[in-house]
Amino acid sequence: MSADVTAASTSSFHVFDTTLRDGAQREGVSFSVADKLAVARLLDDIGVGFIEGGWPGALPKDTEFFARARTELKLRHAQLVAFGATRKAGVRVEDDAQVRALLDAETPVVCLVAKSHVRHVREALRTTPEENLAMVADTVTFLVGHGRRVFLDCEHFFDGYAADPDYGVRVLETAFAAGAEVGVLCDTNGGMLPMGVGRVVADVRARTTGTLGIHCQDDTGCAVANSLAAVEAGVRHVQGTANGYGERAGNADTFALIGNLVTKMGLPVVPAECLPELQRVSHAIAELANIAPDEHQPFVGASAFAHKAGLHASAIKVSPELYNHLDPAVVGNDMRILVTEMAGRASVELKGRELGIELAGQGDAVGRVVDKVKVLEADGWSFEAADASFELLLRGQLPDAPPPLFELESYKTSVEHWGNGVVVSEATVKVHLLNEDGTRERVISTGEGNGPVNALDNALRQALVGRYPQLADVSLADYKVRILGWKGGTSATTRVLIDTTDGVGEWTTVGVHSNIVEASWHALVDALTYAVLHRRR
Ligand SMILES: CC(=O)SCCNC(=O)CCNC(=O)[C@H](O)C(C)(C)COP(=O)(O)OP(=O)(O)OC[C@H]1O[C@@H](n2cnc3c(N)ncnc32)[C@H](O)[C@@H]1OP(=O)(O)O
Ligand SMILES: CC(=O)C(=O)O
Repeated sequence: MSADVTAASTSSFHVFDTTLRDGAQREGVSFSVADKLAVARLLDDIGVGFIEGGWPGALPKDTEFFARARTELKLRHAQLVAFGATRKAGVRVEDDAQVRALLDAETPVVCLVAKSHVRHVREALRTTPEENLAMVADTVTFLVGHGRRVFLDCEHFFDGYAADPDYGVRVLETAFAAGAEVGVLCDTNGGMLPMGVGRVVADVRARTTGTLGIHCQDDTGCAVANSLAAVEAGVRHVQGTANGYGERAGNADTFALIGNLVTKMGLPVVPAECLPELQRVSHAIAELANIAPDEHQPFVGASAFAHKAGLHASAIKVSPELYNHLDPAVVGNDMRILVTEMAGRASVELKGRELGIELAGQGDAVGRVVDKVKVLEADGWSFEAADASFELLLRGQLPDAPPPLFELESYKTSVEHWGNGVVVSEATVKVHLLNEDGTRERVISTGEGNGPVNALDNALRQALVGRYPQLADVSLADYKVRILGWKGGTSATTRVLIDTTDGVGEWTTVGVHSNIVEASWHALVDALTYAVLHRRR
């Protein structure tokens, strides 16, 4: 890392988040005003310095957002930023309605987008390079004159610099002379690589006097790397979006930027107490954007510190740092050990520790679990997403293995399609419960449901709830089916995953069989057994 980088202090370094403006440009994302307020609060929790809220005057929703933000948003760390373009060509700045709307947003900061590529000036703006400079100067002067801090996003800066480096520098110098605080070099088409970004930033730094920033789109998959290269070369303002949401392939991911800047480059760009908020905020914003969180997202993904290979686990047993680039707790994440066909003894021992099961002196049992998992996974079972089934399998190999809840005599399900289009399912289960005096009680129970599995679940729960009253609070939360290896026709192996909840916690169980009802039965029995086991403990 260069001396320049280490010299940067938190206060002189900006992390600028544009989820609510550029992030909202992602296909499929449409934040309501209430969503935008919630996202802003979440971004404030991670300590970013600036939150770009949208383009007032262009989108009615954004105009309303800024109006409501004045009374409803109390930010602890961030300053709110309104985004907009420089005045139109040939229009007086004070007569430009969109520039006026930027003032009406009443934010302390305005981020203006300006053309910095001569070809764009001539072909997209259809004006002259000199008029574009006047548009920059007038708009910055006007907003600064009205007490706003102004940042200037120089659109297509890198492509423009390749074509005509002097013009890009003139745009920056014009903005700085008019009072802009930061000139942001934008890789708008996202086609740059880190080496090129580093070279251009270093060159521009040598030719300009003001503070430089970076805004990278992710079209080469290098947005974060490009941003870090720019920091290394001397920018002091970095723009990103939550989870990398943005136009086309997206933007630099704010969470990866913060994670890298703080933990790899030694720049305390957010308050220390905010760093462990990264994972929570990432997932909460994904919810608001209605996008499933990316499990493999660096730093914050659920799998970012999940270890599957047995060799990794054996080293982690000695010291977690041996296979983690960072202590996951630093960014609010957790390490997880996955027990699969790739597991070894160490994987099972670590998983046992994670589940609170003492395995000291249980070498044989651990070995049996490793062998059993390998055999079962070869038949289509998968325990990496079904911790509760794995726990039952593990406990089943220990000397104090919990007894089964019941012995199955039989179960039967039916599906009836009535002539009027109504489809009803019914299930009957016959089970034997063991009494404390060693005698057995035979219970027969029938349940109805909207499908055979639902009916079976109701019948089994009803058969057991007298003996295990805790099952009254337990319900099925999710049900997933995956067909494995079609063998032709409808003959295939079915894997069922069931998520169950008791209103406090949630656990996942698995069942595999060529018959979907039997696969579901295995997962259901594990789900209820796990509930009873944990309530008892
Ligand atoms: C790189 C980026 O992502 S920048 C952010 C882009 N975000 C968006 O475009 C989302 C919001 N946009 C909108 O709601 C609309 O496009 C508006 C309201 C801004 C403009 O709508 P319209 O007036 O119908 O114009 P339209 O979208 O067709 O074209 C954009 C106009 O802005 C002009 N323009 C583009 N960039 C700039 C600039 N930096 N400074 C001044 N004017 C600009 C164009 O020349 C064009 O002008 P024209 O209408 O005289 O041809
Ligand atoms: C400003 C912006 O979003 C860009 O140039 O990509």
